Amino acid sequence: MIDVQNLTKRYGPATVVDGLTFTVRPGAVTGFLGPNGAGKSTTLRMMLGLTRPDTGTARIDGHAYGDLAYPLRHIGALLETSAPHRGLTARDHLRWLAQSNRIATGRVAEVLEAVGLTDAARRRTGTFSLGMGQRLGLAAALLGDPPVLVLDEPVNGLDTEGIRWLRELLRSMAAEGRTVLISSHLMTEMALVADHLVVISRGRLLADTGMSDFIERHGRSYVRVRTPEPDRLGRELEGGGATVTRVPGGGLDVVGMAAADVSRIAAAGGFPLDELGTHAGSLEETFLDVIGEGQRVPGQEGRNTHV
Ligand SMILES: Nc1ncnc2c1ncn2[C@@H]1O[C@H](COP(=O)(O)OP(=O)(O)OP(=O)(O)O)[C@@H](O)[C@H]1O
Repeated sequence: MIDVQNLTKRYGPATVVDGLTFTVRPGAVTGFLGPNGAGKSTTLRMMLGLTRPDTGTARIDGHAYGDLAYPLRHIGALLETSAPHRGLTARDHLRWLAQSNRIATGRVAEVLEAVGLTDAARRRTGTFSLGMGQRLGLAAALLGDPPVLVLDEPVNGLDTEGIRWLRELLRSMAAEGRTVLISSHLMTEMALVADHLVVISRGRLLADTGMSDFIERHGRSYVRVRTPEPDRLGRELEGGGATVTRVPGGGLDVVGMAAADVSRIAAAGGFPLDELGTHAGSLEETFLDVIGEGQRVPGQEGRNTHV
């Protein structure tokens, strides 16, 4: 379990982590979600004793990180800064880590196998792709067989197959009763991996909730209707109390009115319909709504993402 109490960090006049309190429980994958600059990495660094908080505490199964004699046995971490020496082979890098934490070197082969790097064990890490580097970082995090895992943006550099693999790995870690915390700034990635969500923005806690509750509570659904006369139908629907947004190709996105009512109003006005359906708002929009930016993410046009 990770217990964060009233954690605060200031850099000059900026308070980048602002009175954060939350608990990360064992047996689940918890997503630590926030836009770029929200303070996620700083919070993780404070958990790992790499950055000193101004106030508050972060405890790993009841201990401050600095009190752990062999930290890798208690908490495995993948941080953006934890790159290995490029001249070392993957196996030598892990052996060195194992020795410095009094972990049996036999464990090195096990973790290389667990992350799918057995065939690359003797390659220098400088030749690794981003995805392989992420796998090696995960291997290092798993080395001490720790009950707690903290991974900063572990999905970075992984392709779809890699994300699926990571999800299965993290799920199995959680199913074994471990505490798993992973950060990301992308809601869509988080939805693929996490069971629970801790959402922060500007260093403050915005939500601490189950993933499905989060989507249910904050997700918006809308009706997409398409007609040759979108302007006129749009006015009719607005007259009926809906909020209507034009989309390219004669489409209208209708919020605040059920599809059956849209259909009734269209039929009454004699509008031919080329499309009528209910869609869930995209996860990214849901997230942006919650953090209060209320704007679309460029390139995230998939408003009909079903959740
Ligand atoms: N050592 C530092 N000195 C000054 N400011 C810092 C330092 N480290 C982080 N910051 C600032 O603190 C804020 C939070 O940064 P942090 O890296 O924790 O955010 P993040 O949520 O992890 O974002 P990202 O997803 O971009 O990594 C940012 O505005 C960053 O510029």
